[in-house]
Amino acid sequence: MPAFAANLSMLFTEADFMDRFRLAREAGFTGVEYLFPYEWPEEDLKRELESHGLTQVLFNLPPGNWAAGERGIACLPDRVEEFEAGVDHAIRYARSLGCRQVNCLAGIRPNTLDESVAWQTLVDNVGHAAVRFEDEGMTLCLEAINSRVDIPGFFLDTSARVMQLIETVDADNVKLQYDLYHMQIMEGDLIRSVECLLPWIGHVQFADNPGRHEPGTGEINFRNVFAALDRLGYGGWVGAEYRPRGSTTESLDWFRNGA
Ligand SMILES: O=C(O)[C@H](O)C(=O)CO
Ligand SMILES: [Mg+2]
Repeated sequence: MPAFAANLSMLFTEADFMDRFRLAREAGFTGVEYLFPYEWPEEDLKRELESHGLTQVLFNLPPGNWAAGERGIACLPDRVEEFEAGVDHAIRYARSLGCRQVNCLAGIRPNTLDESVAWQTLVDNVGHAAVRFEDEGMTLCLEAINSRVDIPGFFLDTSARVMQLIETVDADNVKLQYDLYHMQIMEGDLIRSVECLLPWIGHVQFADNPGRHEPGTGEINFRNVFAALDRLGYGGWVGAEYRPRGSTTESLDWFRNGA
């Protein structure tokens, strides 16, 4: 089985955020990821990671005004300064937490923004972040997110689009974040896609579809998909990024018994 990380923004939400690290460790996870670390002091997060022997696997760059519905600012030309400041902020957290990968959310393109301007802004911002991350020995991930259900208008909504960006930026430390849930909605053909894209995949996440719940609640054959990741020699982390249908503990059969 691959190395699984618990996504603490979605799992163990029965408990306060700081208690979720311990719960993840007690459930058997050795890595954690979550949306953003920025509202907590670095020392507090570091203490939880260290005292429970957990690896901080991933978090996202600052996304703009999340509460107001923003989902990243990397494609927005009037937010470049904020994007660059966010890269610096993320690097400070990643250093303290020993986190080697940070995900960049491309954002939602407003209808009034020309597609080619959004694209060039994204290329320039990702290029800038790649250089800054390279100095730190870190990887920048780019996630394709479905625009059919979860984030209508999300600018990077297919693996092909992310691959086009990776080719354009042409930096070794820029990778595809392949979320099986989003890609099942947009593309399907998961195992063949993972096989083709493997050299560029920096991180994998999952949830079943429909519903974005745990394996076994929808249409994805996780036993076969996880076996394929092993067979193909995927050496990265796999983030459990689903909303448990009941309690988190009840949702973990796939982890205890194999998907
Ligand atoms: O929702 C997801 O799949 C993401 O991984 C994320 O971090 C923000 O939307
Ligand atoms: Mg995801």
